[in-house]
Amino acid sequence: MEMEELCRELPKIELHAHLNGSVRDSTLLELAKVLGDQGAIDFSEVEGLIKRRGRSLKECFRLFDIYHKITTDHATVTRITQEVVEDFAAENVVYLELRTTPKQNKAKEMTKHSYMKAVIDGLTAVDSVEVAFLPSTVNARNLTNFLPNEVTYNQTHRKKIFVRLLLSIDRRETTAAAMETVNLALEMKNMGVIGIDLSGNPEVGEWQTFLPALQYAKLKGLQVTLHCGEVRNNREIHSMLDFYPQRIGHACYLEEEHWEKLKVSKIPVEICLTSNLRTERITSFKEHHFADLYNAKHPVSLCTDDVGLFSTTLSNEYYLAATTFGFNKEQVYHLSRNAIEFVFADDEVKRTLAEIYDAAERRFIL
Ligand SMILES: CNc1ncnc2c1ncn2[C@@H]1O[C@H](COP(=O)(O)O)[C@@H](O)[C@H]1O
Ligand SMILES: [Zn+2]
Repeated sequence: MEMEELCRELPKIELHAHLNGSVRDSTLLELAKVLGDQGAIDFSEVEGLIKRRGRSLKECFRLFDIYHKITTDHATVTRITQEVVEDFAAENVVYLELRTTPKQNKAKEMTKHSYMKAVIDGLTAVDSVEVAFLPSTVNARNLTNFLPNEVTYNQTHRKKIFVRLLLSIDRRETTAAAMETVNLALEMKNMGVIGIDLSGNPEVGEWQTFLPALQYAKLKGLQVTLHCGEVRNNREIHSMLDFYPQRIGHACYLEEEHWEKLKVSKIPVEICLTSNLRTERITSFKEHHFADLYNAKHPVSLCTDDVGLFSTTLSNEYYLAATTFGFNKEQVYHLSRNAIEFVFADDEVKRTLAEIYDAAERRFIL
């Protein structure tokens, strides 16, 4: 089996994917066309931005504001969630942690809660694969208030993907808004919400603003992952590592003292190769800090960040790593498998994932 095929066929675990960054371009364009015809947006301008390949970090956040105008109504949130899960499953992602920022929008009668209800509706709407998003301890029959009646968790022979949700705090938010998101996550623990992410434009907001909500999340048993070191900000990086989150994403601009601290802490790092290149955090894959972390046997996991925005796939990220760093099949298999240890789901899910990888081992590396 050639490396490219192996990377596609291999079971994979995705730990860092933003819902709105993972929307298919075709869906965005279709939705933008409808809004353009209604006169709500200038379609040709939006089309130009979506099709253009330049993506500095600043441009990404301008684009997200446009994406949110296009996607933020209940029916569309449901649709994009369904499509994103289907796309990941189609490339053999067997466990997906999908993160999204609960949004309120008075004009659309949307609250953070109803936004999340629309996301859950998207998970239950997936038909091409079986989506397992409830914690092992929860019986789907007890959730009839939330789930459509036709959802049953019977034994089927369809392909299966585990999905867990992380609620993102946007760095533009206030402490109160961040706290609201954490409370919503706690309320939705039985519905597949498993943790909290801190994301958004890294040039915006202060660590101290989010800290109370993040501390509260941790205290209440939610898992926390932080976008850390996407820009140079020594004080914030230091405070984030002191906070000791369960994982961090990116880690591009760490100073020597931070590397030492990180390596001692063994906090797993979500690595987003294409995202970091396209947003000009690095100038070539070869110089990416992934290599140093990997060689130091630090816990790492390859992730996509935003498959739509950066035109990538998780299979492609594995292929890039394999070809850039000269990995053989066994190394690629273990890189993927090792992510089991860093998933936020419970031990029963981890055991099932281990079985999936055991079954795949013969096929991929023998
Ligand atoms: C490129 N690197 C990045 N750095 C920081 N935050 C990012 C990001 N990529 C995405 N997001 C965060 O995810 C949101 C989109 O998905 P949701 O609306 O939540 O589903 C963006 O608005 C931003 O807050
Ligand atoms: Zn991210």
